[in-house]
Amino acid sequence: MESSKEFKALIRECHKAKERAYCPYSNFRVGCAVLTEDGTMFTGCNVENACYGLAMCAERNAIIKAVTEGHRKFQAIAVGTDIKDKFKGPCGPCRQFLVEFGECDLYMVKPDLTYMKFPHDLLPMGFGPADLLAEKI
Ligand SMILES: O=c1ccn([C@H]2C[C@H](O)[C@@H](CO)O2)c(=O)[nH]1
Repeated sequence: MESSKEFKALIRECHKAKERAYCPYSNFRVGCAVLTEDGTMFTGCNVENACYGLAMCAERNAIIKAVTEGHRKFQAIAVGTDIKDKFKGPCGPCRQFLVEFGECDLYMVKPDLTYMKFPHDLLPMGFGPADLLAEKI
């Protein structure tokens, strides 16, 4: 996967998406690129608002675009910030969003375009679709 043309494009597109972040309040740019099962790519950036609580993360914007266009299965997702080394990964709500669409490879992209793979257990003991199907009283 990591040596494929598609993967290289994923890293590049994630970086480019970060350039489009609208974050005048936090000045914290985030970009995301999602590679779907069939090789289609979607990107997202964070979009903030004067009403601060309305800020929407890059990851959720990218996933919402993919799902809206009919893609629910992902091969890989890349998330990039301007942090040099210590970006610990997506925020809680974005982890919940990612869990909804199943396991896929997640990469953190540094400003110099180097990347690292994220551990698979994004949301230990997380609530997911299966919980809604569990036997109830
Ligand atoms: O995983 C994350 C964490 C934060 N942000 C955005 C939200 C806000 O615009 C800014 C600062 O929290 O970064 C993301 O896009 N993704």
